[in-house]
Amino acid sequence: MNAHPDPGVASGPVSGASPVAGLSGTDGAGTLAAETPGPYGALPAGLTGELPRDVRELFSRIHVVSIPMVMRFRGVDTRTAMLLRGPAGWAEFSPFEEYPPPEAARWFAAALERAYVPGPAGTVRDQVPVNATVPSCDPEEVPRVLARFPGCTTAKVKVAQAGVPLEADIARVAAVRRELGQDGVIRVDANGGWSLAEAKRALRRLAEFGLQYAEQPCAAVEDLAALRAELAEAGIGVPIAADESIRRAEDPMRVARLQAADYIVVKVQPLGGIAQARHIVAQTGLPAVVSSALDTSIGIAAGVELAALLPPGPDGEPLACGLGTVGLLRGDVADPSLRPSGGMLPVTRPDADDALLERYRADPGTAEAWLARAQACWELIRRTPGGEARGHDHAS
Ligand SMILES: O=C(O)CCC(=O)c1ccccc1C(=O)O
Ligand SMILES: [Mg+2]
Repeated sequence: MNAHPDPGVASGPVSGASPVAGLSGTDGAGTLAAETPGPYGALPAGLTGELPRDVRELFSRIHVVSIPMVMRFRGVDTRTAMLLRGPAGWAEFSPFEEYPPPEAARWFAAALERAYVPGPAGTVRDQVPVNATVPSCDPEEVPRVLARFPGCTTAKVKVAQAGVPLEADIARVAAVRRELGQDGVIRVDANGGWSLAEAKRALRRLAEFGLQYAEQPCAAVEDLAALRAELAEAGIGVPIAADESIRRAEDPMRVARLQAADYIVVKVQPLGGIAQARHIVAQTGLPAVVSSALDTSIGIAAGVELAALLPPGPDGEPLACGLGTVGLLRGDVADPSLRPSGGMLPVTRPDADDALLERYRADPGTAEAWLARAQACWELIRRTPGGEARGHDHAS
């Protein structure tokens, strides 16, 4: 069966062209960027006037999939995602299970943009470099993990996971340095897991391996700023990148105002879409690394498009993106999958594959719950006037 095996998560009433009455398509991503974003980003141009109440009327196809993961990541071993088809193509809505509607609504806004805005348009490169992503694993597993990222010369290593001692993090980073050689580029990502004092101690040790940056070493923006100053003071050359302080913050501009980071990490879904992410990058003025939220190839493609629109890094070369993560999933919804080859990912707009949507189809209860979740997000977005300023938009 090609589509909609679950009657609760069925297609909208119209397939093919815009299912929304009065929806005349869009003028492309430029229009989105030009508008003042509302609390969930601007609605795609044309998605105004009579908006449907039922989320199912926005899309011609809606599918929910559950894909097992190769190894635990972020404490989960199954990734659930909703795939949506709109007039411009396939979109992904896959907020992490624990995110409530106000936060998940930004992810939904990103899916709306993707479903309604044709693209890619205006990209400055047709492929982007990606980093290998090394979960908080044993050092012996590092070669096997890196083998999933063929051609990648940059690796991002997860550190500071609860219950994992610093010595294990050091051993893992050492193993990555051995595998990549001296020309490889290494980043670490602590996901806010260190206190200020722990971060200073850990980075003093890890600096020995040569780090491009430490991503979100501490949770609080104030601690990132203090750490950055203290590391410089102590002559420890580890730049700081902000991730959660951008994507989960009410006010991502605080990172720039407090001079808390040298880089920002931007993700399409958590930030409410490509236009919204570009807006934040431009406002912070910091070099930006595009990363995934463990999306399927559909979401990854949006990340690649964002990365292909951004300026290069401090050395004039594009920064390696954390978009190689389809390899951490045991399956995918696109064929071929958007996995790095020669360390690169192409700018492309993949379609979801009917057989794969069927193979990974979530159980009916999960599909129902996700439809309700999408509906709750849509209700928040629908009821929010488009021009209202939001935290993301405050530059001063
Ligand atoms: O950046 C990467 O290499 C992969 C993506 C990644 O690490 C990630 C994936 C899902 C949720 C959070 C994060 C993170 O960067 O903290
Ligand atoms: Mg991170």
